[in-house]
Amino acid sequence: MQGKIIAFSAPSGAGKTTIVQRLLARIPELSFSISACTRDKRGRTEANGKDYYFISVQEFQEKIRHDSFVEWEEVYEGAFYGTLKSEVERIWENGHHAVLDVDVKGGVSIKEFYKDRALAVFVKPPSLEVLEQRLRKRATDSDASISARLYKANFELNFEDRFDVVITNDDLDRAVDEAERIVRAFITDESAIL
Ligand SMILES: Nc1ncnc2c1ncn2[C@@H]1O[C@H](COP(=O)(O)OP(=O)(O)OP(=O)(O)O)[C@@H](O)[C@H]1O
Ligand SMILES: Nc1nc2c(ncn2[C@@H]2O[C@H](COP(=O)(O)O)[C@@H](O)[C@H]2O)c(=O)[nH]1
Repeated sequence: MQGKIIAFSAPSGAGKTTIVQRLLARIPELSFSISACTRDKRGRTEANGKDYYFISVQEFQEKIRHDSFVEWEEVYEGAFYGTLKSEVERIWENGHHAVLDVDVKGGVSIKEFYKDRALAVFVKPPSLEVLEQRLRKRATDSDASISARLYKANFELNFEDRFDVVITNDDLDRAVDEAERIVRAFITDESAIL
């Protein structure tokens, strides 16, 4: 079996992490590709090597120099995130397909790098108003951070045409069902139904 790669991208707060976590529980052939990142770990809710590989900016720059990333971005000011080639290879060697949770530019880069071996999925919020409500309700970000995320979302929403599929995350159960159907078709090569 040839391993594939499925990248979920969205403006912050659209719900890609929620959808990815539910998909991982439904499709055992999928494994989450853990990114490297330079932001601080969030208290007790995150673990190194599970949510991210938390590394220093110096270590991150070293990996850039060694060409260790498929793609990387400074997603927020001073915070670098990147998909490690070694992580994707590890998942494929284990006979699984890699699932990524990356920002919108990252999703476009993954598609350009892996071409037909990749499926780039854009998760769209029903509206910017709903996006803001979700970010406020999630209560993980300051007002300044929410403003920055909404500002970025305005720009990112112009990129949906660069993706293979767009899923509107209105009703969560419906969106997860749609994602499951699309991903199962992709990994079993029934791409005609996409
Ligand atoms: N369809 C939905 N309806 C209502 N709330 C939702 C829905 N999908 C996700 N949420 C909630 O919206 C919030 C944002 O979701 P999530 O954290 O998955 O977004 P994200 O796109 O991964 O954001 P980030 O890029 O910041 O990690 C969470 O509190 C989540 O529970
Ligand atoms: N381009 C990439 N973006 C990534 C990667 N890993 C995560 N992300 C995106 O960063 C933001 C912020 O995430 P948070 O956990 O700090 O809230 C989010 O949109 C992720 O999708 C990556 O390897 N490359």
